[in-house]
Formats: sequence, C-alpha cells, structure tokens
Amino acid sequence: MQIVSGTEMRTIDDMTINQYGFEEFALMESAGRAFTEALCQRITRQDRILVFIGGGNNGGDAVICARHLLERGYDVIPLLVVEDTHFKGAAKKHLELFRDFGHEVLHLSSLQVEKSKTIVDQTDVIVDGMLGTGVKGAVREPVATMVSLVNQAKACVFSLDIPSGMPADEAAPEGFGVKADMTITLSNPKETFYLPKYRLYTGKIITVDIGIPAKAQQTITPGKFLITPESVRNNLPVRGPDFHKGKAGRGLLIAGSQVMPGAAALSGEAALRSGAGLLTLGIQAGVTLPLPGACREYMYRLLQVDDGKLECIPLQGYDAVAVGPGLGRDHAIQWEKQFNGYAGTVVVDADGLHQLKGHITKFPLQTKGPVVLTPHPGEMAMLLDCSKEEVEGHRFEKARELAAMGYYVVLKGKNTIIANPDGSLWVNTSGSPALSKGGTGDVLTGMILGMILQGIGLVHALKAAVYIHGACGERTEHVQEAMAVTAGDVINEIGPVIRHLKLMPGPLPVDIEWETVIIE
Ligand SMILES: NC(=O)C1=CN([C@@H]2O[C@H](COP(=O)(O)OP(=O)(O)OC[C@H]3O[C@@H](n4cnc5c(N)ncnc54)[C@H](OP(=O)(O)O)[C@@H]3O)[C@@H](O)[C@H]2O)[C@@H](O)CC1
Ligand SMILES: [K+]
Repeated sequence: MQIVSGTEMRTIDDMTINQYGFEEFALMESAGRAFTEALCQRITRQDRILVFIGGGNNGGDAVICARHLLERGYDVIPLLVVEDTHFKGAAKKHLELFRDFGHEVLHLSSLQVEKSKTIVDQTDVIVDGMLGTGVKGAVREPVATMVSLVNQAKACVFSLDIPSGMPADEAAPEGFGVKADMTITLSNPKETFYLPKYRLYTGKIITVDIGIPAKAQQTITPGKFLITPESVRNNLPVRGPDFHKGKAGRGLLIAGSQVMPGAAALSGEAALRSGAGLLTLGIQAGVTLPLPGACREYMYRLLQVDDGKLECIPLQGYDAVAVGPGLGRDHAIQWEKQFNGYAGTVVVDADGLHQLKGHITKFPLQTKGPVVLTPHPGEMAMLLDCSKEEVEGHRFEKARELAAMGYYVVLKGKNTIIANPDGSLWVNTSGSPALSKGGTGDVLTGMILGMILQGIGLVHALKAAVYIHGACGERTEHVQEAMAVTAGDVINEIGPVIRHLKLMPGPLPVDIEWETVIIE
C-alpha cells in the first residue's frame, strides 16, 4: 500500500479529476461514503454523534458523512466551524444538497464556547472533519479552540482523513492537532502518520478505498509503501523436498569484542534462526562467547589485531557479510582492503557504522555488491552530521539522503524505514515497546543476514527481517510484560512468527534457488 504526502495526494487527485475525467463531486461522495461505512462498523445506533465540519474539502467529506448517518437513522449534530461563505466547489454543492434533503446544520458562530462545550460533553462519538490535508500553518481560531475541546472530550474521536491541524507533509512545520482514537484515512495513509512527533495524534489507522485509479497513484515515483504481512509472506523463502543447506547461503558475521561478546552471539543465533545455511563468526582472538550453548552451530574465524587494525578475512565463498554488532571501535576495520571488489552483500551495523563514517561516500564504489546500513536515529545523525531530532522529524528525507549515496538503508525505530538507493521506501508497521532493550538491534542484523542468504532478493529480505523482527516483539508480549522481554526472547519467537505467516491463506511461491555470487 502506497504512503503519500499531502502534496502527492493533491497530485493524485488532480490526475484523477483532470486527466481521467472523474467528477470532483462524485469523488467527494465516494470519499464521504467510504469513511461513513468504516465508521458505522465501529459505532452503535445509541451513540450521540457530533460531526465537526470545516470549510474545505475535508468539511465537504464531513457533510456527506453527516448526511449518510442521518439517512441511516443515527442521532447526529452537524456543526459548521466556519460560515457558509467559506464553502466552494464540490463541498459547497454537497452542503446545498444536504439542505435540499431537509437537513439542518448548526453554526459554531451562533454558539457560545460554553454551549459548544456542553454539546461536546454530551457526545459519544466525534467525527473530526474540520481540517484535512489542506491545512496551512498553525491552526487558527475558532478551529484551535474546537481542537482543544475535542482533545478534552471523553467521546470517541474519529478523524476524517487526518487529525485536524496535523500536517500531511513531513517537510511542513510541526502542527498542533486533534488527538484521535482512530483515523479513517482516504485512499492512502499520509506520511506524517509514521513520524514520532505525530504518534499520539492518529490513534489506530484505517485506510479506505475511495476509487482513485491505480494509474493515478503510480505517477508518484519513487514511491513509499507500507510493508504488509501479505507481501512478506508471499516472498518468504520456501524449502522443497530437495532442499539442502547450500541453497540457504554461506554467511560471515564479523562481530563481538571483549566487552560485547553477547552481540555476536545474539546476531549469529538470529541469522541461523532466520534460515541461514552456514554461518561463520569472525571474532577477535581471545574473546570468550558467553553463551556456548547458543553458539555451537557457528564456524569460527579468529581475527588477530595488528597495529590497531583488524585482520582481513578472505571473502571467497561468502554470499553475504554482516559487520559491526558489538565490534567496538578500537580495532579498525580495513574497509578498502577487506571489501574491495566483493560482489556479495555487505550489511553494516552498530560500531561498524561508526567505523564506516570516514569512508561513507567512497564505500559503495569499493564493493561490487549492494551495501546495507542499519542505523538507529542516533547513528543516522552521526552518519549525516545532523542532530537526532532532525533525523526523527524528517525520517523519510534522511533515509533517502543516505540511500542516495548508494546504500540500502534500514533506519530503525518505531516504523522502521527501508530505503532503496533509487529513493523507493518501505515503512514497517509491526513492532512493540518490548523491543526497546539492548541487543534487539543485534538480533535484527542477524535476521537481515539470514534472510539475505536465502536469495529471495535484497529488498524482500530486508522487508521480511524488519517485519518479522517487529512481529516477534509483539508476540513476546502475549506471555510476558514488555519490560521483561530480552533480545534472546525475541530470537525465540522468530520460528513461530515465520510459521504463523506461512499459515496465512493463499499459495506460497515455489522453492527458491540460491544465485551463487561470483567473486572476482
Ligand atoms: N484524497 C482524496 O482523494 C480526496 C480528498 N478529499 C478531502 O479533501 C481534503 C483536502 O481538502 P482541501 O485541500 O480543501 O483542504 P482542507 O484540509 O479541507 O483545508 C482547507 C480549509 O481549511 C482552512 N484552513 C487551512 N489552514 C488552516 C489553519 N491553519 N487554521 C484554520 N483553518 C485553516 C482553509 O481556510 P482558508 O485558509 O481558505 O481560509 C480551508 O477552509 C482531504 O483531507 C480529504 O478530506 C475528498 O474530498 C476528495 C478526494
Ligand atoms: K480531519
């Protein structure tokens, strides 16, 4: 499913109306009705409903919603927050139609604030159709007061398309808006839904189809998409009866140090649990792994340190290499010597990212294969020389900025973003606060390596690892409190989550074939 900014949504709307000849009046009817259908599945006939109606097209949709609710016999108060003169085009026509059908609206201007507060207090359900994707700047009066009233109300708040006041473009200045229990969004989720600063605004997000043609959507390139469980499931590795470990790839993990041996253990185990065929752990000589039981399936390559530099490992025979978890920053990776001409996939995480910083613009030119970087927001800020706040406020832009240097980027956090060097993005929606603990990032790196090794295609591998990692976090919460969950618990859920995905209905793809990487 495609995610859009408000600007992109307007481009899609313009195409639909001006290029493909859809009537704006009919499109608005379709939007208002689709919203109402989704709303009616979530409310009861006994609910007293207050519909807030703004003066733009979002208000037009809200008028249509009020009409359908009244026609179905619901108890509705339609409340206009602006004067009639504000209405234009299709929204104006729908307001006229509303009156032609004998319905009446209340005007906010005719009420004292106290009276509107009483109405809000006596309401069970609020439909928030004051401002949509066309909001500009800080919310003005009298809408601002209504936003505050809605936010104090005990009623269940359903925002139409987007919580009023919240911008739909990442680039827009931060807005103050309605805090909804649920946002029923039209046609496409808006990009700001997935930014940390707006996390408390949308509530649960439902997307409804309003009949925008796919062709109009495809004009937005490079696109931004949600990772769906279906898309992950349909691209999971499959093992047929003639499967053997050679088909599941040979991986190398360069990880661990005296003070962080556990990171190597966690990453490696996660790679194996995610399906890696053969795994070698490259680890500094003398480091003792703390969990011998968990590590008995690896092969080892002990690395010497000479003059502060980590020994290089010949990469022939390895289909992919992950470097960084728990590695420390004292012993330098010899990036150029180690990876020059390597045609497999390289995944760089954690301390590996800190060490790569000085080589960030050159590294993609030194390797022949794809390079995946998996920063959390702090590491992203370090790589791009900006603040963590800048990264968190502009996650799409920053992910694209780093990807444009020639990388596949996995920008971690809630709603992890995967960015392709061509600018396409995928946003994850699985996850849980249970994952907020040291070691879960090391687990993700291992899962990424494990998925890549099984040859399902790099982007599919990244999507699968990121989605399954989040789903493992969710699943740990079924049996224990989020605060008690450890990275090891997350690993234990990998198998059950993959099984659960595979049991979803529909045919699975046929057996995968590992494409051997040729190393020159
Ligand atoms: N996606 C789709 O395919 C379809 C989308 N549709 C719908 O269109 C919506 C977008 O509609 P839109 O472009 O008319 O803008 P919208 O959000 O109603 O805001 C404009 C109004 O807000 C006002 N206003 C602005 N800023 C303000 C502020 N800071 N503080 C206070 N007021 C402010 C502005 O007032 P003005 O500045 O003109 O005085 C004007 O009255 C979209 O979200 C979806 O619901 C469907 O109908 C059809 C299919
Ligand atoms: K709204």
